[in-house]
Amino acid sequence: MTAHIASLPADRASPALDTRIVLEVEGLSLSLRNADGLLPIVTDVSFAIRQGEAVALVGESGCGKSITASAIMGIAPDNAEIGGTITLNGQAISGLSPRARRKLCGRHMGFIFQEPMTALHPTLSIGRQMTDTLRHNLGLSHAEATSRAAQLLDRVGIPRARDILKGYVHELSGGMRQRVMIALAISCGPSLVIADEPTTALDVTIQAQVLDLLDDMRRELDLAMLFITHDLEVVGDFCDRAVVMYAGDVVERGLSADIVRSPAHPYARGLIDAVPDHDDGRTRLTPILGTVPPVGQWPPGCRFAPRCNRVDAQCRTRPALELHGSTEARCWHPLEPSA
Ligand SMILES: Nc1ncnc2c1ncn2[C@@H]1O[C@H](COP(=O)(O)OP(=O)(O)OP(=O)(O)O)[C@@H](O)[C@H]1O
Repeated sequence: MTAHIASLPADRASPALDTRIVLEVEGLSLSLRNADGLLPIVTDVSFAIRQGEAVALVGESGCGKSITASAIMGIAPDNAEIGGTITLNGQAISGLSPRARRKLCGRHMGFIFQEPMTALHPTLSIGRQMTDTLRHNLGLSHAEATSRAAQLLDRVGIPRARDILKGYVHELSGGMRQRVMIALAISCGPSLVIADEPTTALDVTIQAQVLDLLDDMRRELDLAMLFITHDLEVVGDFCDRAVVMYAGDVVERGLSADIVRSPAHPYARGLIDAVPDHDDGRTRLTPILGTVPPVGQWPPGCRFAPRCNRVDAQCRTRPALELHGSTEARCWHPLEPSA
């Protein structure tokens, strides 16, 4: 997990394409209704995640990663209007009633959020939160749920599991809290885990441990994992495939190894150049100039055009997501594949 993006592990380059699709997102759009009408937040997002595969949703802050995840999880804001289809294990979940959706997602999806202090209940013991989840979703008895909760804490590397079950989230360190979140996320045997910036709030050394644990869980339990991040280094080290988002749009999609080594979209190139490269002695990063346009102020055509050094008149028209080299990119002037 500590490998730099320039030295990707070989097995990251070849995710099994014969395994079944767990999550399929097809033409997802999300707009928020306000007093002035509908405000588009994400448009035409499509990707799939297979069993045992980690897919990164990557982009700068405000690109629409979290709200895309919230639409998948069924927790989008009340004023959201959502289009497209979301399919989990072959069942279209986007059309289900909120109750049916909650039941299905509680059993088959696990969630890990950036800040466990807000995701976990402050005044319920850790044991109570875990056993409630297990009893509600799996119908276990109190004794069975307690025993399973202790096994899960043990499995995610929490010592003295039985004592910790009696404690509260504020008594734990940041890394331990995130381990509890991981134990909860895998507790009901989900097929999909969604991790939204799970290490952003942690110290660097603890980040690596938590990423290693997530990677172990994914392999051991054959989980499909959606990993939301703004960090291309994490994408290269941890994920089989990547979906790069910019201003609510998918701008590049493909194998992480291919995108990190030879991106086709200038935005993906910019994200990579913004990572300091210690291997070749380039410790200074090159930031992408400008900022992501706020929702409601996207330019017509290519949304990255105002920040792009390859821009010309053609970029006033919206490009399609098309195959360029080994990845798909939404760009009129994609970068040449590097040797
Ligand atoms: N409830 C909401 N009401 C209005 N705008 C919203 C709401 N939720 C998200 N947005 C806007 O939608 C856009 C996408 O937000 P989102 O949180 O999905 O971005 P992100 O890529 O996950 O960023 P970050 O990494 O900072 O979480 C942002 O411009 C955000 O301000």
